[in-house]
Amino acid sequence: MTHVKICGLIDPDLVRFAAREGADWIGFNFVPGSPRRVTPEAAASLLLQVGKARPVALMVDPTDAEVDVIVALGFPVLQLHGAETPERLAEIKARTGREVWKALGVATRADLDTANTFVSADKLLIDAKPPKDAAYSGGHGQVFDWAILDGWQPAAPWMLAGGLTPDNVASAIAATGAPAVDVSSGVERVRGLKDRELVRAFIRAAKQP
Ligand SMILES: O=C(O)c1ccccc1N[C@@H]1O[C@H](COP(=O)(O)O)[C@@H](O)[C@H]1O
Repeated sequence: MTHVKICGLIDPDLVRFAAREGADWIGFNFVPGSPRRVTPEAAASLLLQVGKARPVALMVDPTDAEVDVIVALGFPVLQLHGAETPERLAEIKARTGREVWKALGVATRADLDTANTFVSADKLLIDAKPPKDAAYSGGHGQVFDWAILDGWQPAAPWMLAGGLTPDNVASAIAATGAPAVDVSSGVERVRGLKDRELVRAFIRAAKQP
């Protein structure tokens, strides 16, 4: 069954709801400028609501000091969604001992070759490239051409992101064979605010047999 991450929750009731509905991971966003950003203080209480889901800390080009604050909160997984290099990823992994995922925006096969240079990533999160004028690197609801994934041999376990919604996630899984999917804006009606019915519909559509 496909695994599901719901990313960018800011409300404790929604966190509890997503976990009860079967989300495997719940992402908390520490990215400056994002409408989904939470402070470490807010994250500490949100973390109490995750139930059996695994919490994931989404960061962009974090400093060591920023990483240390997040690790001290107890996050088992860090998602790097910036311009981190394979060397920086390996450094963060060694420094923290945590699971570290690398997110990459892709549009071509060459971008997938770049993704495969992150050999020490615990997961490759394959996303669309952000719009050119975007203030932050993800969460824009952009879909990329899934056909570029045909025949791709990922260097690590991977997951699909980028413009997924309750309406397209089943086709996305069928087209790409993605073992896991990630969504942020596709389960919002108002930017930055998750919608219960969309969260439920997304998880059900992704996990349907
Ligand atoms: O959601 C954000 O605000 C965000 C900000 C900066 C980097 C990544 C962000 N979100 C991640 O982007 C992808 C795709 O999101 P969407 O479903 O297309 O809206 C997903 O991995 C989010 O975790």
